[in-house]
Amino acid sequence: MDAPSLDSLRQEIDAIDGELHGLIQRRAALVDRIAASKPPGGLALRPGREAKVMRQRLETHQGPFPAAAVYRMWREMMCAFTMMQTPDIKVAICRPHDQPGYWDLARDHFGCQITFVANDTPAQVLAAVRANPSTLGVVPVPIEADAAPWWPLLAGRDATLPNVVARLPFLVMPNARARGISAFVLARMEPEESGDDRALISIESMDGLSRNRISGALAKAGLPAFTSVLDQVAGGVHHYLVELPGVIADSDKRLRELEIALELKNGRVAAIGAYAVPSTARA
Ligand SMILES: C=C(O[C@@H]1C=C(C(=O)O)C=C[C@H]1O)C(=O)O
Repeated sequence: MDAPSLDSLRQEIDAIDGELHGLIQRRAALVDRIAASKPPGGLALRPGREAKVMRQRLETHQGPFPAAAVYRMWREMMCAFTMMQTPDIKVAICRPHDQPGYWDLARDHFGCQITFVANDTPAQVLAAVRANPSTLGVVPVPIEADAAPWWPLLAGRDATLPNVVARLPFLVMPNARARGISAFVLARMEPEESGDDRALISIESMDGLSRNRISGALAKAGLPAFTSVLDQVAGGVHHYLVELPGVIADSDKRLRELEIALELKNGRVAAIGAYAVPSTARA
């Protein structure tokens, strides 16, 4: 049998493109209906749902087409669908001049359409998010060597304070500038479950707390064992960023029990968000 001609193969591609395009338009019509069920004027972003959609695609992906491309295509679509619902959405990025990778990390996640605004410090990003409920923030994941920890600010009670709602990269991409760095996404919304999450708890204490003391107090409060603890001291106050499996709301009674179990004098415990555990798929 003769091999199919170049023309007929391209006709097949044209037919597939027509189907794909039609499916995207059907997806858009459903997004319109979903938008109608959300509070009007609010941020339409649902990071937990997005993580579930992405995991499903990455887990079922097969064949030579790169998983990184599947990821970028779905991220581009989901961001366009979020923008259809929240047209004034923006992203404030902490992108110091010597660290251009955070910009790439954010583009891989938020696609090419959303307006990005570069900032030099996490404090500036936080201010931009607090000033506008449709502005998301992208800040470096804290490390112990940071000179000035910014995340304890999230533990305040002001209604404009955002939560951590996602961690980037969700899929480690092959691009060079973003290699080896991670960021938190900040948004003025409650974090939501994706089925595999890490909750972030901030503990402020006048005295140093050992890992043993923290783990004993977590058990006493009925909370799961921590997966990591970051310890930073600022102005003589100890700040611990504790990660636990799951999503924990600031109103969760176990946090008050944790405060009691830690016997904090003038200290406090607060939930500052949660993120979907990144995929381990190969890009
Ligand atoms: C469509 C929705 O809105 C947004 C877009 C999503 C998508 O395109 O799949 C998923 C979550 C939201 O960020 C939704 O909430 O389901």
